Amino acid sequence: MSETAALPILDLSLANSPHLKQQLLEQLHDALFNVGFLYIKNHGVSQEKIKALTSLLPALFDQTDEAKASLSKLNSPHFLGYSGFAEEVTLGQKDLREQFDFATELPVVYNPQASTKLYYRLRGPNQWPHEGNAPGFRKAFLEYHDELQALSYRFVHLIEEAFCIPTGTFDAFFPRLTLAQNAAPTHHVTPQHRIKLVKYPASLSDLAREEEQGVGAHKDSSGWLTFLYQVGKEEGLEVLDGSGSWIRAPPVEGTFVVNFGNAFEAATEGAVKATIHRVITQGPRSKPRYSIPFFQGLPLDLTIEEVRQYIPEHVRALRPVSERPNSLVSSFADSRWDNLGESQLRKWIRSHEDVAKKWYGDDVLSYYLQ
Ligand SMILES: O=C(O)CCC(=O)C(=O)O
Ligand SMILES: [Fe+2]
Repeated sequence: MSETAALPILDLSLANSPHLKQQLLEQLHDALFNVGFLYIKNHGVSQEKIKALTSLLPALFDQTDEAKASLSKLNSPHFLGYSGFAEEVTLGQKDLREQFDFATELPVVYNPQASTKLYYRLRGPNQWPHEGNAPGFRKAFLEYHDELQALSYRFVHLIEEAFCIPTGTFDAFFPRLTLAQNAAPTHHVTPQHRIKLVKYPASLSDLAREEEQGVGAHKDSSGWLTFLYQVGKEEGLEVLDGSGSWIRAPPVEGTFVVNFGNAFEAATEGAVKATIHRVITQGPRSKPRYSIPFFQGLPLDLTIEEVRQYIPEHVRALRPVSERPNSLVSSFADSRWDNLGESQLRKWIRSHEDVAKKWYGDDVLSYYLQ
């Protein structure tokens, strides 16, 4: 196991100083192209708003089984809601965690009469806990969402600068907010960001136990960038480095962990990696571990080829020689799933077959299980 020093911590406040900004952009360039995983501090997200949400997590997960079951993902064709302990599978093994999936609160856009694409059915409203069970949760969540959304857009602008492309180039992906003055107009439907609230259970035993899978090794597939908040001091997150060793990525106070999704890797032709990571269980006598990944959404109708057009050749050329011209193992390499909506729908159907069967039917299920 290598040491944590391998993962850089970038200070985003350097962006406010004309003298120091270049240093930040150089560090970001290195983190993007050589590491693929980083921490950010002085990120501008209000500590009170983080606390307001994280302090409610125990109450959210301590709701009765009945209350949690009433929020089950099975109620939602959008795959939003609660999944019980070990109900999700990664690499053919159960993940030892429970979770709530939330998203940007948006109305349904899918309309079978108007033959809207099936993947638009992923878009839809959240299942909110009963106010009496987690008082203040909805407000705290929405405020956290807005802060993270803003951080994610700010960070995308820094990536553009590190790529030496005009600020606002990627604003076309985020049409609700036009952030840069010269952002290109776009016809895309507003993306929906996803936020998972995750609990890995405590270990009550005094005995050391074998490492188990909190969540199995994976690349993030739900978005463009991921901003992960690790609550408290419990460890478990590990990152696979270029030489095949697992590096610890423990919580560092006041930071978010940032990594890049499959779509980012595919769009940059592997120049920026969707780094593989996992969470292992801790023990003995460990406390529960809570985490909150924010997955920055992209418009579902975009194809990877369209996204790639925003990435100049000088960026794509930074991919390792061993990986040229196109040896990427990615669902986007298959033309059936080369569009964000198709690949997202496939991912959700594969991880929650019961929800897919109920809302989409057997034919759709077997098509996406291929
Ligand atoms: O819980 C964590 O620290 C990471 C979770 C994660 O990687 C994910 O849900 O995609
Ligand atoms: Fe992840």
